[in-house]
Amino acid sequence: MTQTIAVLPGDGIGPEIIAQAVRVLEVFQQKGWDIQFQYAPLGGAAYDEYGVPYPEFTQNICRQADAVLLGAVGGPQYDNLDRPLRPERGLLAIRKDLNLFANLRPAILYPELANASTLKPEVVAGLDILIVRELTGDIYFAEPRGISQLADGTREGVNTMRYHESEIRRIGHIAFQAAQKRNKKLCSVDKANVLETTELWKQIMNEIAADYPDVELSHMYVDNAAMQLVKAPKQFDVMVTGNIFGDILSDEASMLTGSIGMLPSASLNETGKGLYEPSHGSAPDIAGQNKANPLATILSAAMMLRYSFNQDGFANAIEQAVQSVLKQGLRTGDIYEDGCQLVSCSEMGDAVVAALQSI
Ligand SMILES: NC(=O)c1ccc[n+]([C@@H]2O[C@H](COP(=O)([O-])OP(=O)(O)OC[C@H]3O[C@@H](n4cnc5c(N)ncnc54)[C@H](O)[C@@H]3O)[C@@H](O)[C@H]2O)c1
Ligand SMILES: CC(C)[C@H](C(=O)O)[C@@H](O)C(=O)O
Ligand SMILES: [Mg+2]
Repeated sequence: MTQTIAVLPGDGIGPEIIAQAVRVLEVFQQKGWDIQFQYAPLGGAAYDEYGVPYPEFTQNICRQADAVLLGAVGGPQYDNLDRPLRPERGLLAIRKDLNLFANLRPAILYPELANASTLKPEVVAGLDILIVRELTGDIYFAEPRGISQLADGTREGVNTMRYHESEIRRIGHIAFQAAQKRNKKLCSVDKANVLETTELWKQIMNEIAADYPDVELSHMYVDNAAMQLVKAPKQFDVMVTGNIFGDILSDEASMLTGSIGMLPSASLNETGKGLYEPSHGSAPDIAGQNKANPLATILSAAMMLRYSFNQDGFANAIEQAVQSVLKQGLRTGDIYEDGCQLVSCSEMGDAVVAALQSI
């Protein structure tokens, strides 16, 4: 039976990087994988076409698809819209709609990029961290939220940090199971010294630990974790944390791998359905210039093959192809170093496709 991938290019560099990831997936289609692509707008592109950032058209396509591939959303031209109409709300809405509570962000250093990392090569050599970020709760979603006018004429902004224990428990199990398949070390990141939501987080992680005696659980405050990530990142195997802390720590971790343009992600629900997107944004500063690094999106497509389609062989082939183009010395601007060949977004796509065809 034909399987379907919903493709949401989004805004800014989104269409440029998505085009390269789709070309990579088409290599498997040409080899006989029965897959079709259905395009739909999300974010600013959807607002332009439908007046809302997650229109029904897109909802229907994404709900029916076997997996969703997303570029990025947002851009300065949308920053003055009413908040519910902004592109980023479209992203939050699709995550909630598809119940994508488990966000996996692997920060892996390709040895070829050791000098592109912001840390010394000896501190990052062999780096392989998995950040498990809770994605449908926390201060991102809880009510009340808003900016209100007070009786004295001044304004107040409100967001609410809230976690129900069931939300913590389900992401905790995902993280422990991921750690079981890796090096059996899980660090839960919280701010339990100040925030009650994360005190509960810590309690639940300790409770779940009893089900995973083979995994060593540790706890770390988020401020220390941010520091430890740039001091000695290889102490971490799997990190599990809430929505807002995970957002920030994953951007930080990306630089250890050379660039935010290298960090893929998978956002999963309980059925294995997933949305796959690079961790970075729409990069308005380089949009439309064919300069963006498409590798995070291509590696997100590899995660899609692994998690939504059980095609580990295809996924491994993409990762090998990425490594081979890096070995050839090809670099987009964000990972460029002396002695390498500067390539555009589409040239990087060409090279990955060519490498894949020869595997
Ligand atoms: N998942 C998403 O769709 C997502 C994620 C983050 C930010 N955003 C949105 O994107 C817009 C821009 O946000 P921002 O500037 O804070 O973050 P950003 O990640 O878009 O860009 C930050 C910096 O990283 C660079 N960069 C990002 N991706 C790159 C790539 N693939 N190749 C080379 N360089 C890359 C950009 O040029 C910029 O200098 C905002 O509207 C924001 O809300 C969307
Ligand atoms: C654009 C924004 C809503 C989003 C987030 O904060 O989750 C982004 O930063 C990300 O990391 O995917
Ligand atoms: Mg982010």
